[in-house]
Amino acid sequence: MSEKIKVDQLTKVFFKHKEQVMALKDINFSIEDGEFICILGPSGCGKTTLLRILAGLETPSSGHYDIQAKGQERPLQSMVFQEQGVIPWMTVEENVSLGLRMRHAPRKIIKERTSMYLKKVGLTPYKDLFPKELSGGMKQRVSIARAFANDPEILLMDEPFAALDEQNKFILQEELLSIWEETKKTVIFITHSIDEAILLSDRIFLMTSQPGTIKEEVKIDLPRPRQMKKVRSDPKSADVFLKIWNHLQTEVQESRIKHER
Ligand SMILES: Nc1ncnc2c1ncn2[C@@H]1O[C@H](COP(=O)(O)OP(=O)(O)OP(=O)(O)O)[C@@H](O)[C@H]1O
Repeated sequence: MSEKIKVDQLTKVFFKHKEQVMALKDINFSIEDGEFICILGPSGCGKTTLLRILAGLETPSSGHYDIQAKGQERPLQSMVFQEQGVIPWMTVEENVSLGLRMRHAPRKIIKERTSMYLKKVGLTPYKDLFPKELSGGMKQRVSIARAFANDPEILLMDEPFAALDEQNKFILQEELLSIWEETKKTVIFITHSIDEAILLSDRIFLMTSQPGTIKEEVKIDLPRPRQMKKVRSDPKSADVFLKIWNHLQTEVQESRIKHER
């Protein structure tokens, strides 16, 4: 495997009402091509800021990052958000093909790739509907299909399932895993759910409360392909769950103490 993302001494300081907020401090990591990484940490520790920097939406205050590109014609990254990722005046099909159309991909490729991903997420019968006619789960399927159809070098996902009910969440998590197994894209996925992180990840990056640093990387050695049922009943995952739970408890408490000072 080759290195896909390298982050070196990344720091981000925001200025808020003349005060400095250090959101990220000395972040360092390396991610291999095709790895699935989840980032877990207390609220406000800088997870979204880190993702926004990697998406090119925010500039680091110091340090740098590098994303290895394989082909010049592919976008560097696609992002999937928690909500509002779909464009209301476009049909499901137009939403999924948006990235490909914007970069003027050949018509045949647009057609093939769009219909392949519509099929993978079970949306072919709904391709002519508009987002307002879809459930929350269906909208997130549209966002995921669009991100993969776009064929980016890396995928950045910011709590994409946080607003869904449990049942829909489980179904979408397994659908995402199945598409990822086929495409082997490099994914960075932010979540607040320990179960979700254990199900999806090759490694989990645990962040500290503000300023956000990466305190530990936890390797998830469970066999793939994974299903929630099997993962939950594996004693190894119970141990990992407790370890991460304890980390988060400590960080949340520390964050409270810092804010009370
Ligand atoms: N544009 C901005 N201007 C000023 N401060 C900001 C800005 N964006 C983020 N911050 C601050 O940086 C810190 C990290 O925010 P960020 O949204 O990255 O955290 P997070 O870990 O994603 O939080 P959550 O889990 O609640 O979504 C917070 O203190 C936030 O208030």
